[in-house]
Amino acid sequence: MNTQQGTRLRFTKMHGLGNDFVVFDGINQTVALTPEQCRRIADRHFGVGCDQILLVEATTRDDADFRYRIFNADGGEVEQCGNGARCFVRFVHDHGLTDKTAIRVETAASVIEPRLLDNGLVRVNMGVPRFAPAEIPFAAEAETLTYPLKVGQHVLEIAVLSMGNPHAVLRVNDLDSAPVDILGPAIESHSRFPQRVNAGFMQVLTPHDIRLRVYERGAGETLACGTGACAAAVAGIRQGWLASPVSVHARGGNLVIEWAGKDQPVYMTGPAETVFEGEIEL
Ligand SMILES: N[C@@H](CCC[C@H](N)C(=O)O)C(=O)O
Repeated sequence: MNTQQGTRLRFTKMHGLGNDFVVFDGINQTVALTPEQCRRIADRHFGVGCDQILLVEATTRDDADFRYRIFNADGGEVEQCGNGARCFVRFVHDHGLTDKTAIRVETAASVIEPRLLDNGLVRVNMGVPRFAPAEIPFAAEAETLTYPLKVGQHVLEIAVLSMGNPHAVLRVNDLDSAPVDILGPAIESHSRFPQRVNAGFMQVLTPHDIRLRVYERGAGETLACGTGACAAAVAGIRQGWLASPVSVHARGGNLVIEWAGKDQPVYMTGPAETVFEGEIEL
């Protein structure tokens, strides 16, 4: 990747439920970021500060309108981002890159379909969840509903799935006392997840309501995680604890997740907000 030291780039600061993003228009300006530059932009003291950087690009696919790339705060490029998908559609619409309200977006994982609703929220077809261990990827001999995962002295019963990116979901009785800051990093970097994993902790309130905290791969605990919300709802529905639609209460706010079951796509509905515009010198 070319570095762009000394160049100034326009950006937009956005968030979805407090999961925050620095978004670059890579169509009207040349953006080629190194992992080190991503880390500096994401730094909350020396940069703009964000959980992820989103890069809007043209697509070469006939079946998509745009491509978007996602970089975690640690500089690693990843496949999917739910809150980012909602901010993405708000960005391309507000910046006049399209007048469509329903668009198809190529990500590193798949083509997703965000749609701006009349009430200001965004609904996204996030695609079909995958459960085969090799597709996550996760080291297991066969596919099962949950897996015992040894973490230190504990054996945790986790569900694992891919929403384009990898997720482990653990049910807890009380989210406030769950040791997310200890178990989160241990699960994220567990040797059975060769590409690391996003670790979700869910407390079931009713069959249609959960509380969720997610320790994100490459970003630490965020105020909300869109793909994490999809993964938790799907894991809960598969295990018979939840029924669609599921309201997911994260620290930063609420998302609604719908899933009709096996081989069906997951739909996520929630807000996307612009905070400010700026320029950064790399
Ligand atoms: N915040 C995101 C997920 C971003 C990527 C994730 N940290 C990963 O490494 O897969 C979301 O809203 O889904």
